[in-house]
Amino acid sequence: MNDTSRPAVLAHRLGVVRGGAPVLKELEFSVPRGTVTGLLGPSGCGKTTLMRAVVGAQARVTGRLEVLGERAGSAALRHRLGYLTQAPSVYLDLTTTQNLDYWAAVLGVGRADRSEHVRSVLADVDLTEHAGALAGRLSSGQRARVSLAVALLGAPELLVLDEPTVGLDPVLRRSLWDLFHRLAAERGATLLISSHVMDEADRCDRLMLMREGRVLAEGTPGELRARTGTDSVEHAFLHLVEADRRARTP
Ligand SMILES: Nc1ncnc2c1ncn2[C@@H]1O[C@H](COP(=O)(O)OP(=O)(O)OP(=O)(O)O)[C@@H](O)[C@H]1O
Repeated sequence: MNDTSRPAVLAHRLGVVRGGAPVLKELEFSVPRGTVTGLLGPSGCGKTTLMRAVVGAQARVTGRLEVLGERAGSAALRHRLGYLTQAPSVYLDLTTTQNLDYWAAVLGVGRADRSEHVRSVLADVDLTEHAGALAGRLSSGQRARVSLAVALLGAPELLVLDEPTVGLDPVLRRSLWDLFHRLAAERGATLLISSHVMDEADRCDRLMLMREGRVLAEGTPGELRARTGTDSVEHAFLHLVEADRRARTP
């Protein structure tokens, strides 16, 4: 089913238990199609776990989780999702191009189109100059971008990116955020992007603010500022944390 009137991701009472402890607790949220949605919250609040659930890589998920109109984890989603994990997954003894060629073949990109497609995603992540370099000789930021390029292969409808800009310099970070918005505007892709850096919040169309396994609030950066009467998303977050603490204190 590819009903584009449905949100890209829809969660109802989503829960996950890891190591015997609840890590996601009764989450309710939706990610509208064609948006760049930021998943923000402190380290350990459950961002990676939520993303793993969305891409179908997380065990012990309860509740309802719909992705592109399908049940999360269903085989029909395999070619419609791109996932960037925090640890770069590249073969160090292959060149940048060989890594991408390999993954493009796995994804079923036809041989005739493959080299053009690989060239295009390498340009997207600004790695054209390093196309022939062994991945083992790239810097960690360059290697992370090879992984990002892998996630872009096949022009997926939903890109789930776990901290894609961590450790990158400001110029590169800006060019990647520009790329994310281009993918949404020109291809209608939906991007769910995690970060624990609040200064990236204003680059997102929408935000989900998380803390301790729960979604504290969702909305545009402007809505969250207005709702809390604050002048930055960081202050909005602190305000929401305090309001949540008060509401939970008997
Ligand atoms: N393999 C695991 N087994 C048990 N518990 C885990 C495991 N991985 C993570 N957790 C726990 O799940 C919780 C959420 O972790 P998660 O990695 O989703 O957080 P995060 O918000 O992505 O953090 P960060 O920003 O540091 O990547 C943490 O309390 C963590 O200790």
